[in-house]
Amino acid sequence: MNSHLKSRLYISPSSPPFHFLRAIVQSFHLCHRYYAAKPHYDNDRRFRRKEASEGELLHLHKSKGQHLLTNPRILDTIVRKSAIKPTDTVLEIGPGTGNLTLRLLPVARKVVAVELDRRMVEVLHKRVAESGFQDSLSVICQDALKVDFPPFDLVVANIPYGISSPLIIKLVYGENPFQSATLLLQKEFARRLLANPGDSEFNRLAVNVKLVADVEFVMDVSKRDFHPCPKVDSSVVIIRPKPEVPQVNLAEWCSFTKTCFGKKNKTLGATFKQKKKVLELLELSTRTVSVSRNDEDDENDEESDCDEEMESSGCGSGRTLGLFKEKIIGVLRSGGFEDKRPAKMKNEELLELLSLLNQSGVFFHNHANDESSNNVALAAAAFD
Ligand SMILES: C[S@@+](CC[C@H](N)C(=O)[O-])C[C@H]1O[C@@H](n2cnc3c(N)ncnc32)[C@H](O)[C@@H]1O
Repeated sequence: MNSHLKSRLYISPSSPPFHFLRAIVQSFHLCHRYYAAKPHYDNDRRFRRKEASEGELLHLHKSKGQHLLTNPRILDTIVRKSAIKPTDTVLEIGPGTGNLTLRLLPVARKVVAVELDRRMVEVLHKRVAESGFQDSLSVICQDALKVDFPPFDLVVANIPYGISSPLIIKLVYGENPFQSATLLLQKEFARRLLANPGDSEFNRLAVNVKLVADVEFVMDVSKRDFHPCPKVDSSVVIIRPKPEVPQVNLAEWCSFTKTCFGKKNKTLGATFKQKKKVLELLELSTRTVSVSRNDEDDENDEESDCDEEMESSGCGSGRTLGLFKEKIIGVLRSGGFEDKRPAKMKNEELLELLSLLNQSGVFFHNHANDESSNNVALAAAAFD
């Protein structure tokens, strides 16, 4: 090789091209180490395609909320924020093709997945078997709103948005004690759940959930992180049941908040002066008082006593109705509630008002069927 050519090929360690080459080699090593430690980040786009492709074989039903979460970073963050311990049983509602399930299985003792769609369950079983975690998964192929959940420690789920309200009520008012529920929800729905008294989004759902649980915002998730892309953005929240819940009959509470938030910007005075509402409460209250009195009487006479009570109270007669309305307004005035708007009231104030009304014999729920129903059924009925 002639000296001229040699000098063109040889790159001195101090020359700029040498630094350039060394930088390339170093970044290659760094990238290699990073990707080796996090194999599923090997290529976001390629990975998203893989996660989505599991669903591409199936026709995905929008009516069943079948939008698969395909962004590995979001999936990993959800699992990390859920703080799952190796001893925990995780309940996953709507596992779909398993994008989240495959990340839950390595960190939990067990995953119980409740999925409505048999086709999804088949894909889920196949993928989990390939990952070798099949012994840690149990699948219930049923409607999550209809099935009794087995015991669990945590909920982690990208749920179908159409069942958000009843599912959350089922969880927080249910019999299963649990530590937390990390849920991916429609963004607007999550904002309402996170709202506080005085916020424009504050509503009955937030009031009822806040009675028994705290809600924490985790992050927003773009609609582009799903396959197929939905019309709305999403948010992740964590719901944690409160260690102590106020002493209140939950069915009575839910029916009371249904009345108060029927028109949430009306004053309580205006709400409780409506003739139709007063009549409804008079009937419910008469029944409830009758039932509690009859509890002390002979069971055989119960029905006739109740009917007599309704008749003797003249339920619906103008005078009785007027007196009952005065009683309600009297309670509102004496407690300073008449001009308040429920959307600006804290739960403590609402609880105080309910207690004052109940003490005066004003009830919001027909307690006659309480013994045959559980909290969830009673609360769900109040949500209809
Ligand atoms: C939003 S997708 C989530 C899929 C998966 N977790 C993911 O993140 O890719 C919701 C899943 O819930 C299922 N599903 C819909 N309604 C359901 C119900 N009532 N009970 C149980 N699963 C339901 C759907 O079939 C679907 O697989």
